[in-house]
Amino acid sequence: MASSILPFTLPSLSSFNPSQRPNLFHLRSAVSQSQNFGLKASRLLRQDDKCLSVMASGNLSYAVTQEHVLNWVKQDNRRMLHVVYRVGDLDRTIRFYAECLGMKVLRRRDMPEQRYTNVFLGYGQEHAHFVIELTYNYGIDSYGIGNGFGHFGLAVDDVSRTVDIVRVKGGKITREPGPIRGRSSVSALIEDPDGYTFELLERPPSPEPLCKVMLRVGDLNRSIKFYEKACGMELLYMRDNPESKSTVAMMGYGPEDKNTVLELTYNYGVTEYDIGDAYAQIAIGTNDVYRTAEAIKLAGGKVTREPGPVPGINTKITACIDPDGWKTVFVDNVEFLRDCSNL
Ligand SMILES: C[C@@H](O)C(=O)SC[C@H](NC(=O)CC[C@H](N)C(=O)O)C(=O)NCC(=O)O
Ligand SMILES: [Zn+2]
Repeated sequence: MASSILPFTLPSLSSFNPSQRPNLFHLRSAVSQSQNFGLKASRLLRQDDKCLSVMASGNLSYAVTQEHVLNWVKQDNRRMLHVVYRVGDLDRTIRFYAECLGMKVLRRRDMPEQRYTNVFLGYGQEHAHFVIELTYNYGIDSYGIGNGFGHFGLAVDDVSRTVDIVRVKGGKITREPGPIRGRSSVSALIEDPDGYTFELLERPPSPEPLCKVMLRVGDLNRSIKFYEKACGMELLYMRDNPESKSTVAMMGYGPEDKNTVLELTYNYGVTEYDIGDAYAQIAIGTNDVYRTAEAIKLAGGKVTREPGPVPGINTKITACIDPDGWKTVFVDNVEFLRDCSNL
């Protein structure tokens, strides 16, 4: 049976009549008020029928807080900035990406005190394009990729030609070029020197050749809710693939023909994965890391790094993990632009 696009069936974020809302108050005072009541706001928000249950308990202010936070997240200036992962030999990876995949080095950041180096690579400048941020930790030459990480999607104009180059350069081809299930377009899978998979997708020239990050998750609806509510992403579409016994949800901050997207894959019956220690995170721009962290907590998400400057860089970030343990970092938009223009 061919794959099919599923309708959106998730519950709406708010289920009470907006005309009943009292005046909105500032998010931070709302959060501290929720703490004064001796209740964890995040606990309340984990329920699908949260607003109604909050109203039933007579605590309308919680519902207003949640509404206010979710509205702010939706209006925030968000974009997927880069994907971060660890490699054992920077020069080896840079050479492979440049020679086989045509990427350019955009920026390098040496952090001797913190004992790591970052190299940014991609197809366009960082202020406007999604790029790769490689991390090399001094003295560590290999990592475990696990079985939860899927692949990075890369749009190329000729998959077979790219595969030939990868082969000539000694790269590994894990799926030869061929049509994608039920469609006419061609794809292939290759592995980089550290074992990260790239899915090559034959597409006309695209504004974002680095077009997706695919991660496996144990409960698709739970993950969709997390990325919608805690991260403010949109569910672009879902597709069920009965032949491969899997369903994917495409999520992001805009349509996939113009924006890099997060592809979440659920394999029927598989509820847990080893997420390894090689893949690190996706970084997302925000206008306010403090509000972002508050919003994540109010949505029931787990903040793993409280908002504040990164040691040695001074750019403000905050970080959270999703229900499967995948990390997302939010980066202050203004400071990010300063970093990537001060090469
Ligand atoms: C500003 C933001 O976009 C960054 O990239 S900060 C860089 C920082 N990277 C590291 O700390 C790499 C070394 C570390 N030992 C590792 O292997 O990950 C980073 O991404 N920080 C995010 C965080 O949550 O600390
Ligand atoms: Zn980063």
